[in-house]
Amino acid sequence: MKQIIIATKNKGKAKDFEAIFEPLGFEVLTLFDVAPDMEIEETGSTFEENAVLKAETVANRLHTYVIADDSGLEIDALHGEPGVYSARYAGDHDDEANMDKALRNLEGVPTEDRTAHFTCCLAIAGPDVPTETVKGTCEGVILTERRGDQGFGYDPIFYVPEKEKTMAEMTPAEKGSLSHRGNAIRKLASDLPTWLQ
Ligand SMILES: O=c1nc[nH]c2c1ncn2[C@H]1C[C@H](O)[C@@H](COP(=O)(O)OP(=O)(O)OP(=O)(O)O)O1
Ligand SMILES: [Mg+2]
Repeated sequence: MKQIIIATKNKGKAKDFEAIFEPLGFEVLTLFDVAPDMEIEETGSTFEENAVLKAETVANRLHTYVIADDSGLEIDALHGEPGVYSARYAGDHDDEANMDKALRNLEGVPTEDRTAHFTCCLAIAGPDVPTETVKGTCEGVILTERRGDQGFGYDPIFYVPEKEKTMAEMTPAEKGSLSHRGNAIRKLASDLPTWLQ
């Protein structure tokens, strides 16, 4: 089976990638499989900078093609917060604390003003090729309480009006069909043959 390396330690993200890549015949490997000791500090100030940093750091170590994903939630009423700091908004990678902080900061904000979007920037790096990036987004509304138990991160409070579901109420395949990550992967797909040998 063809393999694809995602430079991530987020198991929820890895599941999102599997939902899209496995039907295409790829096995998804993560940092847990290929370089479990690696901890990459996200020093960039944009999704793009952090995605490039993660992809190039791992590609340079492994001498092979690698995809990295830097993503986050931007809430309009909070002027784009938590944005690039989504994973460290309240506690470091504490999804529950991060959602609680977003809900607290939105207390009293009416539904029509609770609009938000997810952004996913993917970077592909590899030997002898310039690093490429693509971006995907997904529009939604932040609920006042959690719904659903699938997915990861802010999924339980991110409601997608067209589906009348939060992302945590969708199967991985359904989420992939409309998510920021799915949209970014679909943009990337046209480049697959060139960087996948
Ligand atoms: O589909 C999503 N559904 C819900 N939440 C999401 C999603 N996509 C990103 N997010 C949130 C989770 C985390 O708070 C931050 C990503 O941070 P980000 O640094 O890109 O990922 P991470 O540190 O968890 O894993 P890693 O850097 O090893 O890939 O945005
Ligand atoms: Mg991270």
